[in-house]
Amino acid sequence: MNIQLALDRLTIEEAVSIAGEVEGDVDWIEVGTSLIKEFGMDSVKRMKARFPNKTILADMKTIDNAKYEAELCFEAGADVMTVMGAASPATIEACLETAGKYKREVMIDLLHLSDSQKEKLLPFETAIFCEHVSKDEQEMGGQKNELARSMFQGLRMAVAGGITEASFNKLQMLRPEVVIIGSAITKAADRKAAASRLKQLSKQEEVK
Ligand SMILES: O=C(CO)[C@H](O)[C@H](O)COP(=O)(O)O
Repeated sequence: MNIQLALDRLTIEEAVSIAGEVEGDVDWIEVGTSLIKEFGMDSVKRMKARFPNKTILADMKTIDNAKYEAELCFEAGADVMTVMGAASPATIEACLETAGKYKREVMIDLLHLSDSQKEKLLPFETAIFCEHVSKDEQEMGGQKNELARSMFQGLRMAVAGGITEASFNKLQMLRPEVVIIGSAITKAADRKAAASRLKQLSKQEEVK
């Protein structure tokens, strides 16, 4: 299981610095959508330059214009890009095809999809499927990701959205390949200690 550190609502310098504080305890580093929107591909380039051995995910949340956006982020050094599950099949296919050319990967964000919409994504089985509770649902609706089952179990899965040390264990029922954690590390009083505890939890789950 990989821990993905999600870096949002920060400057590039702050994001690089936080990633440096916890790099020993995280596996993947996400350049959050907010960084990409505010600073563009420079945020991805600088993260990859500083952490060349980490898997860098560009949280593009692509919904159209797939080939162009996929090339942008893979040329900038991203190892993984995200596409919205709500996008047309043509968009998702173009992301996967472009990722294949670059030998990189695609994560499909399942944000706010119905079960019937999710079902239509099952054939994209080379992608990583991310069960996600949005920032707005967290901040305005008090929700967080506490999912105990998913139709994507058995495929490559990620989980995201307000995950904390307290909710970590429940999500392990899904056997995710990637657990995405933002605020529980970036806003912790002691980030290194928080990341280290989360890493320990992920190791405990692996031996079960
Ligand atoms: O993709 C995101 C927001 O759309 C975040 O990166 C993701 O939700 C993880 O952050 P947090 O743990 O703070 O919810």
